[in-house]
Amino acid sequence: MDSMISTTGGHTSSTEGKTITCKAAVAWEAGKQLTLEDIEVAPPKAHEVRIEIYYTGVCHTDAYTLSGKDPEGAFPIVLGHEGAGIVESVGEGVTSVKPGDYVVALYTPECKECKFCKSGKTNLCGKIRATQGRGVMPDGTSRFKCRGKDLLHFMGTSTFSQYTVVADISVVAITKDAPMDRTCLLGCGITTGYGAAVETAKVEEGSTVAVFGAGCVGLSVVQGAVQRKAGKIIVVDLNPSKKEWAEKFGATDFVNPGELKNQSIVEKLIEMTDGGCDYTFDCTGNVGVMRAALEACHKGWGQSIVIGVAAAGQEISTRPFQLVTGRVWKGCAFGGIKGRTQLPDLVDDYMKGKLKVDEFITHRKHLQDINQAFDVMKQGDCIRCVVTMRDA
Ligand SMILES: NC(=O)C1=CN([C@@H]2O[C@H](COP(=O)(O)OP(=O)(O)OC[C@H]3O[C@@H](n4cnc5c(N)ncnc54)[C@H](OP(=O)(O)O)[C@@H]3O)[C@@H](O)[C@H]2O)C=CC1
Ligand SMILES: N[C@@H](CCC(=O)N[C@@H](CSC=O)C(=O)NCC(=O)O)C(=O)O
Ligand SMILES: [Zn+2]
Ligand SMILES: [Zn+2]
Repeated sequence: MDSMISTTGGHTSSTEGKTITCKAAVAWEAGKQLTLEDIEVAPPKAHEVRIEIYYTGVCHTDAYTLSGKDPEGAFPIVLGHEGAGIVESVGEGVTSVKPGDYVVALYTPECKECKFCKSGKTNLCGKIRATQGRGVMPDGTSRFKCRGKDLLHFMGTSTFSQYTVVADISVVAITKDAPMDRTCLLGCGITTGYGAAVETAKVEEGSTVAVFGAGCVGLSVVQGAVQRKAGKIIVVDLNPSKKEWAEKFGATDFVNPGELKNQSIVEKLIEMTDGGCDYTFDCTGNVGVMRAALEACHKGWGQSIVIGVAAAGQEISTRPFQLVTGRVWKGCAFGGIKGRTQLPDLVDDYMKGKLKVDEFITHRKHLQDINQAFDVMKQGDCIRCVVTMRDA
């Protein structure tokens, strides 16, 4: 049996091979607040990595699973999937990272060997998706224990713990020069929106783009569309305070559908773009918005990218004629970005000032106040809240 030690932080080899007791925010039940607990984190097994998490973002997908609307959501669980930290120890056979490496956890893993990874058509990796969806490590067991019970893992990352264990294909090393309190956001929101524009849609110079929802994901789509030199970037949001945010990230226009008189948002966008947009993006998770985004696309070639996550039981619909007449409906996870291959370059872009990251951080909290991070996320003035996992 592993010996038990306590730690207050700092990665040292003294913890290698031992169970670590640390603080984590545990979701015991759907719809309830997280509870700060002492949990036991077992050492990494073969092809696993134990990471000391320094910072984590809180994403709407964490709130979605906590709400009980996620068909894959099960409890008790350690949520969180937007984390950066330092490798504490690695299991047998791990060659891609080593103790001391600065890393970002990847909820979209990249094994580079499976049918998906080798297809050249997607960033989805099939290697551990089944166990990840069941909240366990690839061998079918958990590395987390609390009050004598196993806790489930989340999205293969579980970053709401001071230490977590992930598969070696679910982590990427990045430059040590990059501040982890910002790079954590490249673990989901920013990469998702930016990648959706530059990698999935491959927005072209001069094209017309509409982005529904100006949260972290939508503003990141705007950033990607600016990078691809789109001609018109229209942000659509019901919250009037998002106009300023949209402009800050380079949007050319802002439309509040709630302020339209005798005109639907689809009609408005078609009018503004001489027949429809070349690219639209749903960054709300609202299936009605997804339909509007598709129908606001230009006949013959317009593409609509679904990014938002809709609750269990929700379905999208449109007249098939919309597709018969050449509009394309597609979607992506993590923006279509392959984490191990492409994330280090995104971090470098950030370090060179070519990718905005700091600008998304509106709030900061400490682990013991993580429930406040969920509260502020629901307020219109929060783009991203970063949680510090270690005591000051
Ligand atoms: N596919 C993927 O890989 C990923 C998907 N996601 C999903 O993407 C979505 C967006 O995430 P995030 O940016 O963090 O979320 P936010 O809630 O921060 O942003 C969504 C924005 O959409 C606005 N909005 C809500 N309803 C409408 C509407 N009917 N019309 C126009 N705007 C609307 C919201 O306004 P208000 O502030 O007033 O509510 C808010 O400004 C979520 O569903 C999330 O789960 C996130 C990461 C990765
Ligand atoms: N479990 C959910 C699926 C939610 C979902 O679509 N997740 C996205 C990432 S959202 C990040 O914030 C994703 O990666 N999807 C691909 C995947 O393989 O899960 C449900 O069943 O609704
Ligand atoms: Zn997310
Ligand atoms: Zn793979």
